[in-house]
Amino acid sequence: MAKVELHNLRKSFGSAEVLSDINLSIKDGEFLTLVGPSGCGKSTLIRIIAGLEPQTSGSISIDDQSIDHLRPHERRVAMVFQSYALYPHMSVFSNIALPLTMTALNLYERLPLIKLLSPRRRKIMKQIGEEVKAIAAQLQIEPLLGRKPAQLSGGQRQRVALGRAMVRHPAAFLMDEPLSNLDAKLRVHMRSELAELHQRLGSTFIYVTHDQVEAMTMSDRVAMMDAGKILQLGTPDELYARPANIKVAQFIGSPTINLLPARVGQDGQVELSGKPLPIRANLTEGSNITIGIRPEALQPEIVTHTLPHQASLPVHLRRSEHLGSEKILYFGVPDVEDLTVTSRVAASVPDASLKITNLAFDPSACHLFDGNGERIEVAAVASGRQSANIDKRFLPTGSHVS
Ligand SMILES: Nc1ncnc2c1ncn2[C@@H]1O[C@H](COP(=O)(O)OP(=O)(O)OP(=O)(O)O)[C@@H](O)[C@H]1O
Repeated sequence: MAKVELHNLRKSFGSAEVLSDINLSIKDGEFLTLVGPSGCGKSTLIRIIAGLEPQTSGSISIDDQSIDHLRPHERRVAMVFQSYALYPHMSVFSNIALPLTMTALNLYERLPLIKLLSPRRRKIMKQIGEEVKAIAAQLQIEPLLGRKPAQLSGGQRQRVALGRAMVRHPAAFLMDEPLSNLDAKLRVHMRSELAELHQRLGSTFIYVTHDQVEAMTMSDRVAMMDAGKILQLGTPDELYARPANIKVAQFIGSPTINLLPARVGQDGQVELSGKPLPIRANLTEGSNITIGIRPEALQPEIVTHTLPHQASLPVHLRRSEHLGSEKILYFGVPDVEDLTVTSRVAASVPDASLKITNLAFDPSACHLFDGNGERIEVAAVASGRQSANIDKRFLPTGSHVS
């Protein structure tokens, strides 16, 4: 177990700065995920922690000890790669045992003939064999120990790669998109296996992915990155419920958050399509802002009982997608060209009732972003307002509307 801290880390390739001033403290035993779009610097950051890439400036410490001067194998971290990085000519057993044999046996003892003659080697290999078998049992790959990687499925190879990391008993596991080569069903399965493994081992996990679902489902905390910077660090719930800016709001959540252009009118009153909403923002009159509303907070009026202070958005239904347990509804908004807003409703909402002309929403469920895309707090909601009374029978499972 280990506390991993990054202090003012910067990385440039030539004149291009790909990481700028990264500060991050990863708690002992925490599952922290670095998530963000392709090219934002996630892999570079995890490779620097592993010692596979030098930082341009800044420092890394594990349990308050600087590791900047240490080579990768001296850092008490183990990396699991997207490509698995297994040796194709070696058996599963030898692949998992490799980090141990490399440190426990000297060069002489690794020679083919000596294998048979050295009693010290025989003793060490017996201990290593027991260790490898114990780990293979945990990962349920014991029957595969004699096979070569080419004789394994993708999921089995991924387990071997995990085994090779586990055998070192590292202070921290570093994982760079370990599931992205697996098919969708196996990915879902391996997500829960990894989360269980993390609980069982109690080790620090630093996990890189571009998949927000992986980040949201497995992590204790998520660091959302963009263009070499950490935009927001928080629990999955915090990132979903209080995104620090539009980029985080758009990246986290599926379907994507609805973003509606709005402006600030007199006394900070927020206006959507020229109509005042019962919310205020502390910005000067005439400021352009963006309202973010999660799809499950934007409900067809058939699903809600309209209340005096509930806000309403006129729409027309473009299409619906049936996903089994829920429906995703896509609407056009009159007067706002090219804007599509989405709503998530339970599959039980009858198709015949979807001739919707209005979407209702609780104004306090709105996220407001200023002209630079940064979150601004809703300054006030009209007094005496009752919260929107949404019929929860029609809400999709897992929606965050309270
Ligand atoms: N060795 C290198 N030389 C020059 N530029 C590099 C090198 N490695 C990475 N980069 C650049 O650094 C930036 C960050 O790359 P990185 O691989 O860390 O991003 P990422 O977020 O992991 O992306 P992905 O999800 O696509 O793997 C990219 O613009 C990439 O082109």
